[in-house]
Amino acid sequence: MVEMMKYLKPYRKQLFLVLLFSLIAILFELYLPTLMAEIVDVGIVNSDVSFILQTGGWMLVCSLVAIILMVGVSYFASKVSLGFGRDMRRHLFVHIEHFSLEEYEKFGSASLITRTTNDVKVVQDVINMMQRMMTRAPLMLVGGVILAVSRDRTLSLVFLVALPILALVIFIVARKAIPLFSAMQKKTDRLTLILREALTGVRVVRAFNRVEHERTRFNQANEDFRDTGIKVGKLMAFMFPIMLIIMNFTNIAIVWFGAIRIDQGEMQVGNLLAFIQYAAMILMSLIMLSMAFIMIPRAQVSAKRLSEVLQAKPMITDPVQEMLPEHNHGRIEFKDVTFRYEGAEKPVLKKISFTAMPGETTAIIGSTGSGKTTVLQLIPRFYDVESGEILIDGQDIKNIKQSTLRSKIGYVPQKASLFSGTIFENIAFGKEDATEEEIYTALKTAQAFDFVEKRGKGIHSTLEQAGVNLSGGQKQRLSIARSLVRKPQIYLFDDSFSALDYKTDRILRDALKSETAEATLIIVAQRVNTVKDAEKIIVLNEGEVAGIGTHAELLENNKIYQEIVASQQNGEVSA
Ligand SMILES: Nc1ncnc2c1ncn2[C@@H]1O[C@H](COP(=O)(O)OP(=O)(O)OP(=O)(O)O)[C@@H](O)[C@H]1O
Repeated sequence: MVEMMKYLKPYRKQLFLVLLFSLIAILFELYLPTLMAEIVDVGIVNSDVSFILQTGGWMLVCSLVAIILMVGVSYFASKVSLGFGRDMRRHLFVHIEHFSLEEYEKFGSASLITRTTNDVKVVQDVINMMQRMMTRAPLMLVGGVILAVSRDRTLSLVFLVALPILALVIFIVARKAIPLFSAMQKKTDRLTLILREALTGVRVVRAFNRVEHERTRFNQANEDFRDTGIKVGKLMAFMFPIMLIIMNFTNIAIVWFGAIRIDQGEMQVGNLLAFIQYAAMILMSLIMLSMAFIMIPRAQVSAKRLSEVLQAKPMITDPVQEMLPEHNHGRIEFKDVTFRYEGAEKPVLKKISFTAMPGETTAIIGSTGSGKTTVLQLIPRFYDVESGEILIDGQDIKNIKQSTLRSKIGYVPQKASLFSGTIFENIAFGKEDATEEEIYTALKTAQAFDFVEKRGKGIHSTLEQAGVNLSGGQKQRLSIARSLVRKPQIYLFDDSFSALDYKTDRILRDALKSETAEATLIIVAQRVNTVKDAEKIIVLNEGEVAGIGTHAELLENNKIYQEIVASQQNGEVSA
């Protein structure tokens, strides 16, 4: 939580005003019982109506000033806490954007969403409450104690019994509540995760008639969350009556012993009334502090979750001194590259070496799970190699800034990922200042022009969230157009033609050839038809290179390639 305080720095002015207003308001509030005591002990005892009216008037003024100041406190406290929430969400978002895929996978997107929304809200609410209570309560406590003791030292001994009991109750409740708050945040994560999976996988859930199953899974998580919430609620429900009982017994004791002292002539009635009010203030301030002490651990759990994200250092960083390649052709070389995913026992790629030349198509083929996607993902440094090197035009990619490196690459992922907005905006994602002309050229090469034109507003038609109003093949073609528009030196196609029919696949690859004549193309594919015209085909098998050559060469001397061809041989593939 202390770490969160540094994010309050921009709000120093408002925080000072909260403190100042609280202090002045408390002074006025603390003065009220004294005025009331005077009304009783002086005004009523002497039947002095004008004194009563005058002092009553002052009481009214004091109350009004205190109210106005407290409104000011609420206003500035809200400004600070809401501002903190906004800043924190922004910090998190910017920081998360710099994460490498390993950090994303470590936290999980559901948890990152909960942290950026729910956890920030918890801390934000506590900051709001702390400003109102944590400034008000200690001032009220100290002021109340000083004034109560100055009214009657002997009667103040009552507090020596009441306060330790109150402290004990707060301690017991806090000890039980803190682990529950921590559990609640974890359960919020789980709820978000299940909800996200059920919503994004809605088609699969329906197709497999698993609606009931998903409902049960969600209900369990939901009920689990509710049960923990009820446990917290029970604790709170237990705490408040106990506190009220302690308050009331304290009042009874004060009235009891106060009456005895009045009887003995050691105290005046007005003094006792003022004392009762100061006692109420002391106990109220303690309750406020206890609330804060119970809420703070909850916020601490959330604050810890936020710091975990903020302190997570991206594994992939830019070099201190960028070293650019001497040439700018886009030649890619893998030298003995070994790679293993975080926490995995075995490496998924073992001593991979190959070169992809500019002006050529290098295809990677292999069974599922052989590591094809992983090879592609190493080139834009989504992950870093464990050993070996990846060179672009002779320069290790670790020596090139990530932004420079990625600006050379047009990446088309396995699963087309589009954004809500127009088709134009989606394609221009690849090149911010793309003209309509460039967009049309890219769409034509990607064989997407016809279906885009058929949509009501052409390139200005809107795509729904993640492109749900498109077919798989249409999404793939837009995704290809997005990479084409930036005219990069290197194209990485990760099984990007899999959703296309053979004819479109063929036409698209022909169009690509003339459009990307100078570029380095690396194509991952499952179909032999897609790769057979490539200048170089790399056969991957269980993370190792099982052969490199042209279609004809491999067909002649590579057993694994022969098996792949044989498994797909139904008249479509020919040597
Ligand atoms: N993010 C990840 N974390 C841990 N292991 C992973 C991750 N992604 C892939 N793997 C593992 O690495 C291996 C290679 O996966 P990869 O996706 O590169 O294979 P692929 O050849 O592209 O498969 P496919 O043709 O099915 O797409 C697989 O065994 C997979 O389980």
